[in-house]
Amino acid sequence: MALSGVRVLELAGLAPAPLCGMILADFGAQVLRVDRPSRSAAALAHTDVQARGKRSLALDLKQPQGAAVLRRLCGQADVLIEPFRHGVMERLGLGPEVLLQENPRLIYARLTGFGQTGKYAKSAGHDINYLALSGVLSKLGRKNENPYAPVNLLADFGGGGVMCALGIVIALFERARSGRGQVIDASMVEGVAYLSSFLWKSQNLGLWSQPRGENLLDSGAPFYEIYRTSDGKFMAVGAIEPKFYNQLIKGLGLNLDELPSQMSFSHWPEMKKKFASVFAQRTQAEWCSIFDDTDACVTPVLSFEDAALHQHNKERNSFIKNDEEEISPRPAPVLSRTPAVPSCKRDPFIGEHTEEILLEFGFTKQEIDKLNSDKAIELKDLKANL
Ligand SMILES: C[C@H](CCC[C@@H](C)[C@H]1CC[C@H]2[C@@H]3[C@H](O)C[C@@H]4C[C@H](O)CC[C@]4(C)[C@H]3C[C@H](O)[C@]12C)C(=O)SCCNC(=O)CCNC(=O)[C@H](O)C(C)(C)COP(=O)(O)OP(=O)(O)OC[C@H]1O[C@@H](n2cnc3c(N)ncnc32)[C@H](O)[C@@H]1OP(=O)(O)O
Repeated sequence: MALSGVRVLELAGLAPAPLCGMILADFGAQVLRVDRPSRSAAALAHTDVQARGKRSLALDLKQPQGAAVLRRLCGQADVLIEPFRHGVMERLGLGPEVLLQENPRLIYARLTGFGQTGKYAKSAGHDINYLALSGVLSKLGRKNENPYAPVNLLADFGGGGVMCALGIVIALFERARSGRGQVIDASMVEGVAYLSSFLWKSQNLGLWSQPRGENLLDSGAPFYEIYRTSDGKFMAVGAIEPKFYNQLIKGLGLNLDELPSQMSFSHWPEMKKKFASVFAQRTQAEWCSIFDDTDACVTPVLSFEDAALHQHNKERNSFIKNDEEEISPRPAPVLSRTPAVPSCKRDPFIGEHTEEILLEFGFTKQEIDKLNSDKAIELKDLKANL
């Protein structure tokens, strides 16, 4: 796989860093998640659902011995992903100046909401806050409604986890030339703002001249909208270009000559009502049979269950099943020679691999026993807990 041989230490975090680590693991990196010891059976009930292909090491970084273990691991690692607010790693004596001095090849990825500097660098926040500060949230939502945050997809995952993974891969690529690591300041505010470059850079095209929810791509246009079908399901319509719009009109059984022109803004609300009443007359399956195999850009809005079963997605194996029959999306994109090979195994329990990882990194059995008796690490006896 493309990233095989790359050793990644991922300090356990909430949502973006786990995705970042999972992407690297899917594409072949050896990802070791550093968890906080919990000293209870509840540790087995982990909440990281993006742990595919990772192993877990439970290490108390608040103890000097625990922090020293991480320093030693970083000495042999390629990448460290840390998901804490600015200042946390420094307080632990694990800031980039320390770790990069010990291993100048280390790529030290800092995945935060607000970045390492600036007024909010030390503030708590979540996806919705980062999205808001990036300016993007102000663009999302329907006419006359408050802005709408579309789950925590945009900042946490698009601007956070994915952007950080991209930064790491770029830094690895550069390191192959220079031999040197570097610090990645991956702020989700900036990541999601960057992701929205099209929105920023198209401001003067007239695409966004109307208030929120009244523009071409933000649910203002009748031909870029979601419509309810007679069985309570939905169809997504994205017929922007006139040649595709014509096919939409034909499929709806309407006559182009009797309608206002596609780009007549003032007619859009009325046209939406017309389209809505037509879509409401047939079931989703009926609309699919009309629009499948056309270029009308009309597709069903599928539930997760239906998405996994849809013919197109099945033909491409777009969803996979692990050993526990859990279905999830296949890693994307698909590389022709070195595609991702996602692990089929269940996610690791916290501390499940503490001992084997430490042994791999050259710790002796005696050192491990001492760390364990000092409670700087946690060794999980699975048999005792299951
Ligand atoms: C919208 C999303 C978040 C969605 C996540 C939800 C899905 C989950 C959130 C809560 C979960 C529920 C909850 O846990 C309760 C149940 C638990 C049960 O087991 C399962 C069900 C639950 C209901 C559970 C269900 C779900 O999992 C949840 C609902 C996001 O936006 S995520 C993005 C968040 N932002 C960032 O990641 C940006 C960077 N990070 C930060 O800004 C902060 O970390 C953050 C997120 C604001 C949290 O701040 P916090 O004060 O908690 O942490 P930090 O300031 O970063 O400091 C970390 C401290 O921890 C110490 N530490 C870390 N590792 C170790 C270690 N190995 N050993 C020892 N100590 C460690 C570190 O030293 C820091 O200590 P200090 O503060 O003393 O310096």
